[in-house]
Amino acid sequence: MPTQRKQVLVFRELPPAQLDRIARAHDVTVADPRQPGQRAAFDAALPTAQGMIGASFPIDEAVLARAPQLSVVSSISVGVDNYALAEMHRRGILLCHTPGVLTETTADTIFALVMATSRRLVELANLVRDGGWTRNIGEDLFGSDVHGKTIGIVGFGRIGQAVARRAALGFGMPVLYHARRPAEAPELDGHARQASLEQLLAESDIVVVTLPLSDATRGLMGAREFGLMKPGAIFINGARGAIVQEAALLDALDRGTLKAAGLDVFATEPLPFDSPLRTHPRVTALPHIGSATHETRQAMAALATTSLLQALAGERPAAVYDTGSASA
Ligand SMILES: NC(=O)c1ccc[n+]([C@@H]2O[C@H](COP(=O)([O-])OP(=O)(O)OC[C@H]3O[C@@H](n4cnc5c(N)ncnc54)[C@H](O)[C@@H]3O)[C@@H](O)[C@H]2O)c1
Ligand SMILES: O=C(O)[C@H](O)CO
Repeated sequence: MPTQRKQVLVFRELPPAQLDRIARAHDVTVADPRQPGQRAAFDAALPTAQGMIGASFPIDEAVLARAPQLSVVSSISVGVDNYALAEMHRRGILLCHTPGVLTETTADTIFALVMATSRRLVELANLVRDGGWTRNIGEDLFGSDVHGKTIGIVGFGRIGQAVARRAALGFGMPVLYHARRPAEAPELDGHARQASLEQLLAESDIVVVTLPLSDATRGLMGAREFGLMKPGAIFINGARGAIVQEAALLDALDRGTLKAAGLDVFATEPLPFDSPLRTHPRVTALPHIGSATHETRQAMAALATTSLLQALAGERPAAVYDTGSASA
């Protein structure tokens, strides 16, 4: 029996094939509140919305309060820090997300940052582009090896372990990881060792953050943590900007404690034009592209759409986030 048509608010652009799947079964409003001309339509759709799908906009308590009919929100992201989790749990609103389909792509991006910072790829490619390659480069422009270096991974879930596989199995790097419990990752046996955060920071040549943003991780990397890192170490953030105290990161770079930082994410996005991180000579900054390939963004949209349709049909979606847990 076909399900009754419901009201769906799409708050971020969806590929046409996914939008069609939703529109065949339900009444759809497309309104991205980040676009100035669409905010009013978004606000107008909230009172009747039964399902929502989108990303990159905070669905906070104020938004939820204006959506009394809402039963499911499907996020086109694995991170759920944009959602008022406790309020969704209280109201029994399902939260779906996109774990797994973006793991390998995001790990590729993070490993690209490891390579780019260690071997100074962006800086030296720009030197060539700017006509500065007029003689053989000297030691002042040498990078540092990646293979064989110790990598410390803070947060050892899907993406953290995918980074570890690249590092250990591809580049012969010993892996330290900080996690709340020992990882079940047989392919990394003999390659990866659990460590306290302090031990990991003190012993790693390259530190990579792959934690979710939560109350427990907000601002986790501050002056104390950067101060514990090896002089000349490299710091990579492929998770969420707010896990890092950016002033402390800049200070560690300027003092020379850190050799370089590779950042895909920032406390404020897009990165403000006047942020010192934008132009710092030893920062490689990317515009939050962890999962941004054609294949992966299609897969994320398809999974989020499937979950939304399953939830609206009264089925249990495959990728539901447990809003009752404090964090991932
Ligand atoms: N840069 C990007 O474009 C991009 C892409 C995908 C995901 N992300 C971010 O990466 C995060 C991780 O994604 P995932 O799929 O690997 O999630 P995941 O849930 O598989 O892994 C997160 C791990 O961190 C652990 N963790 C949580 N809080 C912790 C704490 N306080 N101390 C130690 N460990 C803790 C969890 O137990 C889990 O093992 C997402 O939440 C998202 O914010 C960023
Ligand atoms: O959490 C995620 O899925 C990525 O950051 C993309 O938004």
